[in-house]
Amino acid sequence: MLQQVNGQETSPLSCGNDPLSEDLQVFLGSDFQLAELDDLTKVNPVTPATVLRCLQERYQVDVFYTTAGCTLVALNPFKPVPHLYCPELMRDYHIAPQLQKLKPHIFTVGEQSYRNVKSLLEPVDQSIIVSGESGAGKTWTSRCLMKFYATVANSSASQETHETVERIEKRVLDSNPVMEAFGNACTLRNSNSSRFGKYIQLQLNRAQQMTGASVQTYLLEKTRVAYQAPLERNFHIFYQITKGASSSERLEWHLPEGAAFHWLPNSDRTLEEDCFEVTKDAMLHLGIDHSTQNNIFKILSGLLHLGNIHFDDSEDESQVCQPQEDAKCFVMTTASLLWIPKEELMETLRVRTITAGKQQQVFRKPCSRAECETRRDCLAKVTYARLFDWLVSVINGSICAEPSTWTTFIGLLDVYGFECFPNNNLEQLCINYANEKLQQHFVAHYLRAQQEEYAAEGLEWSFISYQDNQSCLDLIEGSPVSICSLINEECRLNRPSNATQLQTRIESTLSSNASLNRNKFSKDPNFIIAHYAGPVQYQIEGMVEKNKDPVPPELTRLLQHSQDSLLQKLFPSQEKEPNDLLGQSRAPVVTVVSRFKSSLEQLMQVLHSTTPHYIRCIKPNSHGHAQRFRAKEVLSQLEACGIVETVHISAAGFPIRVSFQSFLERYDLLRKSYPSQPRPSSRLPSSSPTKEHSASPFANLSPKRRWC
Ligand SMILES: Nc1ncnc2c1ncn2[C@@H]1O[C@H](COP(=O)(O)OP(=O)(O)OP(=O)(O)O)[C@@H](O)[C@H]1O
Repeated sequence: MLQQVNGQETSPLSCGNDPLSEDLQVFLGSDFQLAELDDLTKVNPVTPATVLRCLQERYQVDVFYTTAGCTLVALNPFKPVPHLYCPELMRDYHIAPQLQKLKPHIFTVGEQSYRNVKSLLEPVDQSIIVSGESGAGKTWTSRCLMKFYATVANSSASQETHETVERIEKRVLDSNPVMEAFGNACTLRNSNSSRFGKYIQLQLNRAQQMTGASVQTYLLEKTRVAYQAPLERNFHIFYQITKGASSSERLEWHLPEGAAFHWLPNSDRTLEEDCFEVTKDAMLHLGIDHSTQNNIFKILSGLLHLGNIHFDDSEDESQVCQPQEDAKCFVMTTASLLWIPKEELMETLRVRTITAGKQQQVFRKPCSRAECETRRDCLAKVTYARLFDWLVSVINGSICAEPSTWTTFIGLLDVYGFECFPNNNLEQLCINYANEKLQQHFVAHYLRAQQEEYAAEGLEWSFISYQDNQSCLDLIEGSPVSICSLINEECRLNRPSNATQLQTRIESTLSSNASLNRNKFSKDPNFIIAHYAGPVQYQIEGMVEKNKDPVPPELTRLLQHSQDSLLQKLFPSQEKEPNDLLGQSRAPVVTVVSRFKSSLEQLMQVLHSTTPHYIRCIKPNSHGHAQRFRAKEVLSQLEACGIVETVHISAAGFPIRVSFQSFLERYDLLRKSYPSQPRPSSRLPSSSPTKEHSASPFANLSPKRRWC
């Protein structure tokens, strides 16, 4: 049970009635000022309890960043701390002769990556992988790092270049409010939650100035357009247009003040994200002119009206469903805003066409009320998803530099953290799959590679075990059979999906994998995956359908018939119909999972070609309150990202790894004063680990003497 001490909730590991664990007692008995321990590798002994206690003490005195070996732990302050992110501080980090001497900060990671690019050591391109739960501070961190680069990557430029670089940076920074307006929403866990993943590459020229950027997005949660969980909201942009439109815009977009929209819940709640002017200005800077903006907002308003179209049940199966009495005007407005014929809109929503037989005869079948509403939702989802993708491509067109003008990049990865809800389905499977891949990258890059390097160099080292997630990944994506392949196969077979049958197939085919389990007490078909961050139970019902993500061809055709110039771009008339999902083509079935898997593989390839840096964002409490540290919640996040193992390996190993090149440059003067000292063997690789203070023959010299 958590206890409250001076407003702080203390750890269950250290609270009143329980005796303190022995390691914690030893730790607390030492002379350390816990809050001053900038690096968790100095915690002794390294246990979950001691690491947790150290972070807690630091949080209490408003210290939010702590180094953990190769990782930076970032605790969310949940309050403004302007002095921590001011340009002066950015400059201090940028010009610091010895970066590691400054307090841990995201700017340390930012600057180190920047210096790595400058030093041209392979791999020159850098990636900063920002991870953590929803609301932990990933987007905030990425935004701050972009500002950091915008400030420092321009500081040494001449006046003329300065202006050009500034213009580019402004556009790169302006991509944030636009992407957040269209891709973020208020959820139970975060009022500005990114509902998509993104990898942004900041492109640098030979002089390390930012010349442009590019954005890659992953898995937008498009279902949110037509369904918002209780107490959650739709994407911010919908609230921005309904709250911020001028009176003439209201007339044009049919958005009278106070109008009620079914897909706009909780609009009485005003957030700082409801800033229409900021979004419009940013769009303008990105080259989206007023007329195109007007087009976009008209379509969005059309979707809001579409959401108000509800149907009555039909009298019998041969009759089409009629729109409810008060929905008739919404049919008119939707048709006019999307610039499509009203009759065609109604026909498409209410009638399914079936092509069958050798003659490819077309049959018309009236849809049930539920089917009509599914088609309505599908129309909204497909339109919004294409609009979002189009926006991303316009942003890229505006911020991307000519390939000849940049040579290196620093990538910022901000992806949704590990998710485990009472009900988990395909979305969570994809998100947790991405997190497993990133964890594997971390394990391979750091936990395994570092220990293997020690062994290869013959250093005295006893292997520290860590949790390898390969078997879990085999279960999800392995070959020849895996959960993904089995779900995809169900889509390919194009038969009515049966969740119980799929459960049996998963169990019988993959039972040898220790990461697979099932909740035998649940009456719903399910499977459990033992993820590195904990077990997650997935419901199978609905998974295959979600994976197919079918868009009835009539819906696409309807949008292709629109007279609206933007909708014509989003749904070009020459586009092929996705009939492979209908089993009429031999082409491989493109499912949500297969698309996600291939974009993830591309991402991993890029990450593998860069030098990675890790920032683990931690949420001190789930309510977003400042100055509240809930030990149990923090502990589970630390466990989920393997922080203690990382610290363990770093503490036992060589926390500072200096290349021989920079070691020689740094200590060359002293070598001359101590000619008898042995020289490092040139056979050793250039990035061999060096335990700086113990390995250096000059370890005990003060910094001043070291350099004089
Ligand atoms: N360094 C910080 N200083 C002050 N407040 C912060 C900081 N980091 C995060 N916050 C606060 O926490 C909130 C949540 O942060 P953020 O949106 O970055 O989380 P996230 O990890 O990106 O979540 P999601 O996965 O849901 O998108 C922010 O809106 C902000 O109020």
